[in-house]
Amino acid sequence: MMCRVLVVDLDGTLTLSRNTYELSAEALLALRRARDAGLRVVLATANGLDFALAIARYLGIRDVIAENGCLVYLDGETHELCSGDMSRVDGAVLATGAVAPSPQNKCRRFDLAYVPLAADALERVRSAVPPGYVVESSGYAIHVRPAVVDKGVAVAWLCERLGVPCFQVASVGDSDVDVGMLRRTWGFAVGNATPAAKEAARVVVERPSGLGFREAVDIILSGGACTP
Ligand SMILES: O=C(O)COP(=O)(O)O
Ligand SMILES: [Mg+2]
Repeated sequence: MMCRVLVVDLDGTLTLSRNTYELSAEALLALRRARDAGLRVVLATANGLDFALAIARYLGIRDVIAENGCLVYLDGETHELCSGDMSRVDGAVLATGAVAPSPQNKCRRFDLAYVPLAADALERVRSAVPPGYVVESSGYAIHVRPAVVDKGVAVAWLCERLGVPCFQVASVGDSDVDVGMLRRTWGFAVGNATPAAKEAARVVVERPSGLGFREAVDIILSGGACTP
């Protein structure tokens, strides 16, 4: 086995499918096998940090990338990779009337999440947001954040801190917000991932969401990933 770090998305990757929050039992068992085999597992999610830390605790994961890379929790310390005040952007997004704020926004810092209220919500938010910000859908929410960071930038930052080259990192994801990390690592897209995630990944597995994550872990543990 060549991979040393496994970065895993949450919603749509550890869940039963891309339209539920229910965790997949197969994915949880695969996660444990990966950790027991000595891989350092990192949760990388669009969710807020407090929420992600709570989930990570019950998944047995210590290191967390939250807010699509804007916040990284490593060895008990929180690192901010984004900066600036999002209130003006938040006001412009809400003024479109195309979305409602996620309940998590009151405890989010730089990546704000919104629930779409209209079929064209993504386009309307994109046209309302000033340059320098990126608007992406995770399939669970619309996210707006400073354009300088994504999950891939955060993974690269983490690898630097851990002293692990990115080619020894595997990642598994399902949506457009995972494209950056899938590109920078030995990326796996689950079988029901978005076209952009599949295009960015090195491997697209057959099975969907949690079963697809298990498939990726089996490939990693059999030495079929992170090879030079
Ligand atoms: O919070 C979301 O919108 C989805 O989160 P994810 O990055 O774990 O898929
Ligand atoms: Mg996801």
